[in-house]
Amino acid sequence: MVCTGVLHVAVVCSEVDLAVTEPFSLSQSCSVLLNRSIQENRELRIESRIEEIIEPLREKIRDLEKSFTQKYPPVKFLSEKDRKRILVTGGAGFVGSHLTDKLMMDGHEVTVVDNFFTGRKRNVEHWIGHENFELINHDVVEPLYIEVDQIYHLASPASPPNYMYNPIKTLKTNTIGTLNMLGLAKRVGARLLLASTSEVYGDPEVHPQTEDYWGHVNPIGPRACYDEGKRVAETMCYAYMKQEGVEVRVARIFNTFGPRMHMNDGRVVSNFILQALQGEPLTVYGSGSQTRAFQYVSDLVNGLVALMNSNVSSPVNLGNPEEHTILEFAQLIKNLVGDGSEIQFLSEAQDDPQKRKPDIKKAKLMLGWEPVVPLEEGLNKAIHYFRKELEYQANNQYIPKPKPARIKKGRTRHN
Ligand SMILES: O=C(O)[C@H]1O[C@H](OP(=O)(O)OP(=O)(O)OC[C@H]2O[C@@H](n3ccc(=O)[nH]c3=O)[C@H](O)[C@@H]2O)[C@H](O)[C@@H](O)[C@@H]1O
Repeated sequence: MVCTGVLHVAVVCSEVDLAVTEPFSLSQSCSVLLNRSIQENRELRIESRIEEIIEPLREKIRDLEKSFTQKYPPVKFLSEKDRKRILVTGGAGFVGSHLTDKLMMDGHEVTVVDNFFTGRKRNVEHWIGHENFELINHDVVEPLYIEVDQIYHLASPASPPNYMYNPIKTLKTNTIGTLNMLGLAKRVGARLLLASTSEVYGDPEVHPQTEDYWGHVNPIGPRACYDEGKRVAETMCYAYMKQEGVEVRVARIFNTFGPRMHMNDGRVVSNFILQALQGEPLTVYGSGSQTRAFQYVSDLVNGLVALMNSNVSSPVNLGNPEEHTILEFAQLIKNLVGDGSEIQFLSEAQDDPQKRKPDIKKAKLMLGWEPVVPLEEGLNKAIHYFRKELEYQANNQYIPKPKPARIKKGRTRHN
């Protein structure tokens, strides 16, 4: 081995520029070259070893990249002219995330803004990394500076226990938050759609509720933070439209249900389904004779998009006019889940609207929209979702309990 090395070095030595070796002797030069040669060999071996280790990792990264691009739901291609930059505030929430799905699948660029008070990253995680999608952790109470063509302004807690939990925050979100989004719409020339609510009609004296009814709201009751917050948000929209020429759309959304409602949402559909699935009593507040009409979330999402892209700037009701008492509703869910849960009557919630049902003539006529998902079909989808969620939560050692619509005593957190 040594001999071969020396021979090799000798050959190399004979080719060495004498200027380099001076003033060393030939044997000194050869030993330097021998060391260099050994070092080069070692480096070569290390490099090829590293290559051996890295290649399978590169292979894995290529596979992962492939699986990442395959995991997204199919997205339509839209030309530059048709593709819009769309902001969805509250886009990680129940309705917002379904709306985001539709807009993404239609081929638009969607920016979701959420403060994750009631929204969850899980609701939109299937889009994270997609080139048309962006998720920003931001509270609309702070100004936002981005470039967009359309704004769906959904950000606000929407279930009574949630909005009553922190009424000041609910008011700030619906007032300051809406002002900020209207300011953004004005600056960048975007059209804004406000997610308003049937709660602007309060405990209605007109039935079913038409858009020209002014409502019956208690301005100092426990629901006022939300009802009055949304009423003033509508007022702001029309002030910006008249004074600044901002294009606005106002959707008055009636009771909506479906997958991705929060397990602790506290609204009647999630409460009853969770209770039935866990064999617990279904909690009916009051006598259960109060009525509601429930629409499935995909119907609502189609209505929101139709309204945004219409030329209707006055408020439009979006809801399913099929009306039921809450007691009928409890019985229906009990039957669909197929469990022996009892019905438990609890005290009535304060200022609870006694009847509610949308008049949707305007939406039918001006948007060509009406709900198409039958109640039972929608409920079965929601039941399936909550069943899966319970399994998921059980695997994570956490069984959520439905939250009662009670106001917290004492001071609440103010943001
Ligand atoms: O979707 C709407 O139009 C509005 O309805 C809701 O308000 P509410 O209709 O009172 O919604 P729920 O909390 O689901 O209550 C519906 C009815 O079921 C009753 N309920 C609720 C929960 C429960 O466990 N048991 C029960 O009997 C309530 O007292 C109420 O009469 C929310 O205020 C808003 O998010 C929304 O804008």
